[in-house]
Amino acid sequence: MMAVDGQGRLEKAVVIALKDVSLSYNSNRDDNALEHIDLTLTEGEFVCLLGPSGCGKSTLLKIIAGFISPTAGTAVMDGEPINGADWHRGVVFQQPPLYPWLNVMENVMFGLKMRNIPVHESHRLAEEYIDKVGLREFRHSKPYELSGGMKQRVAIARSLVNKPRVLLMDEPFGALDALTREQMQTLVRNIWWDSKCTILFITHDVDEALSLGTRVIVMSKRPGRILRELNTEFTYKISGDNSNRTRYSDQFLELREEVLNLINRQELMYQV
Ligand SMILES: Nc1ncnc2c1ncn2[C@@H]1O[C@H](COP(=O)(O)OP(=O)(O)OP(=O)(O)O)[C@@H](O)[C@H]1O
Repeated sequence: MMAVDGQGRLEKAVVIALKDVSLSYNSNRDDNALEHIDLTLTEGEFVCLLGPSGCGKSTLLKIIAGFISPTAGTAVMDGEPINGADWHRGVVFQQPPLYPWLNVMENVMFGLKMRNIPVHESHRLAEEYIDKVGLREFRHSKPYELSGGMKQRVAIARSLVNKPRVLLMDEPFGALDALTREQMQTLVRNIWWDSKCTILFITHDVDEALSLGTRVIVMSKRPGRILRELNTEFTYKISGDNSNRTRYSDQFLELREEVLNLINRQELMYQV
C-alpha cells in the first residue's frame, strides 16, 4: 500500500523492513556477525550492498531470504514476519545451483512444478523467461554445455519465472569475466526495469554497485553495521548511454572514490 508523506507526495510501499536486527552464529551474543541493522527496501528499488569481506552481507541476505532468523530484532515482508524461504523472494547466488541432469527448460520449470503450476502454464512461462535472458537456442541444453554467464542467465530466469516481488542476488557476477559481467549487468538492469521488482544485490565491486543501484549501502567490518547510504541515479543514465560517459563523469568518479575510501578504511581496521 502507498502512503503519503508530510508534503503530500506518494511514498513507495515498504516491502522489506529489518528493525534493529543482530545475528550471532553461536550462543555468544558478544560475537555478532551483524549488529543493529535497520533497513527498509521499498517497491521497485535496486539496492546494492558493499562492505569488506566477512562483514555480514550474505548473512543479511539470508535473513531476508528467510534461510536464517535474526538473534535479535525483526525482519518482515509486507508487514508479516519472514519465516523460512518463499518464492516471493527469489535468490541468485554466485555459483548457480542448477540441477545437472535437467536441461535449461526443466531447470527453469522446476520451481513451478513444486508449486503445482499446470504443465502447459509453466512451459509457457519458462519459454517467456528463457527468451528474456537470451537463451532460446539453448533451452534443451544441459548445464555442462553452458558457459558461466549462460548458467547465471538460467539461474536468473529460474528465479524470475516465479515473478518474485524481491530478487536477492549474492555476488551473482563475481565469477564472470569482465565482458560477460558487463553484459549481465545490462541484462539485470533491463529485467529490473521491466519487472519493477525490488532488488538487493551484493557485490565487492564499487563500479558495479554505482552502475546498478538506486541506493548503495556500505557496511562496516564485522560486526556488520550500516555505515553509509547513498542515493544514486547513474543506473538510469547508463541504460540510455552506450558510450560509458556516465561511468567517467566527475560525479561518478567522486562518489566511487568516497565509497572506496570508506571500504578501504574498514579493510585496514580489519587487519589491525
Ligand atoms: N554458518 C556460519 N557459521 C559460523 N559463522 C559464519 C557462518 N556463516 C558466516 N559466518 C561468519 O559470519 C561473518 C559474516 O559472514 P558473511 O558470509 O555474511 O560475510 P560477507 O560479507 O558476505 O563475506 P564475503 O564478502 O567474504 O562473502 C564472517 O565472519 C563469517 O565467517
